[in-house]
Amino acid sequence: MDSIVVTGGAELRGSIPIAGAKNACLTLMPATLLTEEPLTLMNAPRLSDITTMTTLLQSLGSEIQSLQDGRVIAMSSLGPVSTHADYDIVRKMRASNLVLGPLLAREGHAVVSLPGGCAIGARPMDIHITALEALGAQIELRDGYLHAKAPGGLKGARVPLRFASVGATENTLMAATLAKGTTVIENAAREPEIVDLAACLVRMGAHIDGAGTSTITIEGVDRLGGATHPVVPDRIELGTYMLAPAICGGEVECLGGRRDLVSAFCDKLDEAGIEVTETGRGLTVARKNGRVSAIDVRTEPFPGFPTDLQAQMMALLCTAEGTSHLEETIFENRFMHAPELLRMGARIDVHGGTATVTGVDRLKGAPVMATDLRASVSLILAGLAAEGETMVSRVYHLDRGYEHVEEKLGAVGARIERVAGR
Ligand SMILES: CC(=O)N[C@H]1[C@@H](OP(=O)(O)OP(=O)(O)OC[C@H]2O[C@@H](n3ccc(=O)[nH]c3=O)[C@H](O)[C@@H]2O)O[C@H](CO)[C@@H](O)[C@@H]1O
Ligand SMILES: C=C(OP(=O)(O)O)C(=O)O
Repeated sequence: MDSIVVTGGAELRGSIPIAGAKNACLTLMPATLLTEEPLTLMNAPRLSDITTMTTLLQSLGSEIQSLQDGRVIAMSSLGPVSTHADYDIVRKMRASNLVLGPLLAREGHAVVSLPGGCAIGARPMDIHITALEALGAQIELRDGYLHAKAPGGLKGARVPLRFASVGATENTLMAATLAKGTTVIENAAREPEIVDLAACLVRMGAHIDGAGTSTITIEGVDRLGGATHPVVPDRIELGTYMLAPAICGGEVECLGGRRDLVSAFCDKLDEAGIEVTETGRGLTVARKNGRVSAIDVRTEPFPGFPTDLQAQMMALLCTAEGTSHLEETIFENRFMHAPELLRMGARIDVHGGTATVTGVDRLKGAPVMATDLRASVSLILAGLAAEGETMVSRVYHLDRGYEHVEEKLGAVGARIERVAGR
């Protein structure tokens, strides 16, 4: 098991390229199940989660080639397509549940393991199930698997979601492209990953209107074709690297970064005293002057502040002037980085869904343990600002969502290395 060792104190200068979005790519890949023709994704990120999705799709009968060192994923699901998504693969990654909608739409039946919970909280699927049932599916839970069928095929319907779930919107959107008639998803999620999925489905021949708003209308078609689609930039990788110069000082340009992907986050950076400038190539970030100010943050569905940037923001606020409050409203157990940050000298009190962070002058390096993906990178960010050495162990979580983190941060002057087997 690898560790990342960070020696704090260096100012960061230079540029960091932003990869395609993990959370977009993981929903675009299952779209291959909707067509017999090739679907090619450009600008794919090179991550272990992408490997897991590749394994799952291969187990369902898709052919998948990783080209250009993983930057391009060429997929084909000519058939026969298996409709059984096994627990052994699904349990490794929540996004595996995104094969349910496409399999049901294509084959009229599917057996997909429930993902279960994960470190950050429960990952229920009741909203997915209610939405697919509205399209005519019959779904039962047996032996930990969702057994879904639509004997007469899926039929377009009005689908109100009780919460704007990203995964449920994605599953419903994919299923509805091949349903008979018109589907209207109400209270749909508005995340950029939904907009990207809809753009890809439209390239494949789907009729979709309103992606990016709370009401998405889909006219079902008889068949979808192939397409080549560039994956949207990763707004969470972007936000993470934007925080690096905010924490360490210096100036970093995030190449390919777009303000519209992270506007609520940029507003919070501005409030904390961090300047974000659009450059034409991306976003440049630097402190306006001196020490960062404390701010209050509440995670919300897009366009609000993303839950996936809460841990990294906490790392910044550990050395801000004053007391900040971070309220986590999406996942019930997403403060596991707090006890690790305490080991580095941070002052954090967690009560229920709120963390109160009182800034200290300087964090101190320490051995810490990564508990989940975004917690891992928050510890690296904290280590970059800390005095001395920080060793972050269990970085396999990190490799799910950040490609070559040590190379990207090393290129802008961070003292960071990967140590094998510690
Ligand atoms: C709204 C939100 O921030 N969603 C994030 C969530 O998407 P993901 O699709 O994993 O999660 P959802 O958006 O579905 O879930 C958000 C909330 O809804 C609840 N829920 C979800 C589905 C369901 O059927 N029943 C139910 O109760 C979940 O427990 C959670 O509290 O994690 C992804 C990976 O970190 C992020 O990219 C998404 O931005
Ligand atoms: C928690 C995340 O991913 P997943 O939903 O796949 O667990 C994430 O991207 O931060």
